Amino acid sequence: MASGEEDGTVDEKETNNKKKRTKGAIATAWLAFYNIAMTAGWLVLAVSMIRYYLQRGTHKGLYKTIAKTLKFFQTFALLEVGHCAIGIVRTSVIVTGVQVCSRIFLVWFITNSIRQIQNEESVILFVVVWTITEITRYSFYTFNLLHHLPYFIKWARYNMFIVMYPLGVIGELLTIHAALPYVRRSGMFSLRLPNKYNVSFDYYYFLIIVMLSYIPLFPQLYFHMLRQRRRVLHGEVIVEKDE
Ligand SMILES: CCCCCCCCCCCCC[C@@H](O)CC(=O)SCCNC(=O)CCNC(=O)[C@H](O)C(C)(C)COP(=O)(O)OP(=O)(O)OC[C@H]1O[C@@H](n2cnc3c(N)ncnc32)[C@H](O)[C@@H]1OP(=O)(O)O
Repeated sequence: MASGEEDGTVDEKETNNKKKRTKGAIATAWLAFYNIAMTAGWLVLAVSMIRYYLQRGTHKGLYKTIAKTLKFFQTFALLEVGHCAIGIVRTSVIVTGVQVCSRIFLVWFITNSIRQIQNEESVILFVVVWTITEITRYSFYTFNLLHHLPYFIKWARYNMFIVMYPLGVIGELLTIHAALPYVRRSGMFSLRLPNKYNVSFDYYYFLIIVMLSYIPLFPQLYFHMLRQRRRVLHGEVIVEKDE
C-alpha cells in the first residue's frame, strides 16, 4: 500500500514534470517565433527608412511610407504584456506595460492622428531610436533562446539604452509638444459640456499630464534597465521588489 502511494507520488511528479517540459517547449517555440517575427519587422522598417532617405534625400514624407509597418509591429508588442502576465518571461507586467502602452499611445493617438506633425524631426528621432533598439532587443532574445548569443549583441542590448533611452524620450516629448497647438485648435478627442454623459475631457490638458508623467515614470524604466545591465553584464545578484 505504502509503496503504491509512493508510486502514485512518483507518477504524479513525473506527469507534472512532463507537463512543465511540454509547456516550457511550447512557450520557447512561441517566443522564438515572436522574437524572429519582431526582429524581421523592425528590420523591414530600418531598410524602408534607409531606402527612402537615400532615394529622396529628405525625411519629409518618410513617416507616411513606414506608418503601416510601424503601427503593426508596435501594436503587436502588446503581446509582451501578456507574456509577462502568464509568466513565460521573467519581466514585470507594470514595467513592460508602461513601456509598450506609452509607445502605442504615441503612435496611434498622436503621430497617426495628427497629420501635421508627421514630418517633424522629432518623429524621425524616436522612430529611428526605437528601430535600432528593437532590432537589438529582439535579436538578443532570439539568440538567447537558441543558446547562441554573440557577446556584441548582449553588450549592445545592455549598453545602447544608456544613450538611446534619453534620445527616444526627447523625440517623444518633442512630438507631443509639437502636437499641442493642433490639439488645442481642433479640440480633437475632447468632450465639452454640456453633453448627454455630463462629463468633460480635454485632450490638450491630458497630453500635458502625459508629458509630466514622464518625470516619475521614465527614471523607473531607466533604473530598471541599469539593474538588468548590472545583473547580466556584471553578474550582480539583484533582489527586485515585486513590481
Ligand atoms: C495611456 C498613456 C500612457 C502615458 C504614459 C506616459 C509615461 C511614459 C514614460 C515612459 C517612457 C518610455 C520611453 C520609451 O518609449 C523610449 C524608448 O524606448 S527609446 C529606445 C530605448 N529603449 C530601450 O532601450 C528599451 C528598454 N526597455 C526594454 O527593453 C523593455 O521594454 C523593458 C520592459 C523596459 C525591460 O525589459 P526586461 O525587463 O524584459 O529586461 P530584459 O530584456 O533583461 O529581460 C528580462 C528577462 O526576460 C526575458 N525576456 C523578456 N522578453 C523576452 C522575449 N520576448 N523573449 C524571450 N525572453 C524574453 C529575458 O531574456 C530575460 O531573461 P533572463 O532573466 O533569463 O535573463
